[in-house]
Amino acid sequence: MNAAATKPLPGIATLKAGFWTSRDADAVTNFNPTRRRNKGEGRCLRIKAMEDSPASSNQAGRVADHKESCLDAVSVNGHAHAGNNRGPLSTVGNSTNIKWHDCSVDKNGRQRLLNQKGCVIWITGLSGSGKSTVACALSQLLYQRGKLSYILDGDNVRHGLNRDLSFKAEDRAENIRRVGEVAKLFADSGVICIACLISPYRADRDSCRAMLPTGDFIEVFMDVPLRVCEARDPKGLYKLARAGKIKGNI
Ligand SMILES: Nc1ncnc2c1ncn2[C@@H]1O[C@H](COP(=O)(O)OS(=O)(=O)O)[C@@H](OP(=O)(O)O)[C@H]1O
Ligand SMILES: Nc1ncnc2c1ncn2[C@@H]1O[C@H](COP(=O)(O)OP(=O)(O)O)[C@@H](O)[C@H]1O
Repeated sequence: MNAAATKPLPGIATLKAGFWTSRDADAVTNFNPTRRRNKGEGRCLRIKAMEDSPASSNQAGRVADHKESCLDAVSVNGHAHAGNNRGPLSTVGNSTNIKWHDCSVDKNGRQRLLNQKGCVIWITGLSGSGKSTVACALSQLLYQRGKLSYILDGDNVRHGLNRDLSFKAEDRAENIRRVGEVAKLFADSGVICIACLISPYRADRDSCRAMLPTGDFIEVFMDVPLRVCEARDPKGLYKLARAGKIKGNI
């Protein structure tokens, strides 16, 4: 780990954690931060701030009930970790009465820890143009250089998060919006996020660019002629399209 990574971040004191079971009559007094979790004890994590604890003290938080088979308590020093949760409630889309919560561990801290800059590399192009191949090659290269990246491949994301979306224009827009939002979170975490989607509409790609600080969204166009992609046709999609069995950009 690099030197910057070991520097304490503002507002962070030492955390203590320990395990105990509900068999302990008074789990809090039996709290032992150095004890290892015994075989068979659960993994339930309970973190409770002691509202009245002085900011500098490091005590186990009081656990309100002991129903869990295992409790792991962490003392949270006063308000040191509370972050900034002040400000008015907002309405965003259909979400009402929500509030942004900042944390003292921020993007800069995470970037220092990883010794890299979080960003989004967005690869666009026809099906078969080589987006996934380039994404993998780039990820491998970065890995060899000790840089952490993560690929959001359109094909893969449609296996889970976006499985409810089709290939009609509005679903494609939603597909790209969601991937753009996830990519933004990855970049914020300090990771180099490589998104590879057909993303045929400039407006959708521009919306994703607008989610990030200037320069943090790098667009790569796989400039491969249709005839080359069609000749490759590794999934047989062009054949299906020519036969009129699938519609839209592929
Ligand atoms: N009808 C139709 N049109 C286009 N693409 C189709 C279709 N049906 C399935 N596929 C496969 O879906 C893969 C992922 O597409 P994307 O999510 O990248 O498309 S988009 O950005 O929403 O336009 C895309 O992956 P790639 O071939 O890697 O580009 C296709 O294999
Ligand atoms: N630079 C390249 N030259 C020749 N073939 C390639 C190249 N890049 C990718 N391919 C091949 O083209 C096909 C499609 O590549 P792929 O990365 O899956 O494209 P996409 O993700 O854009 O659909 C694969 O069979 C792959 O091996």
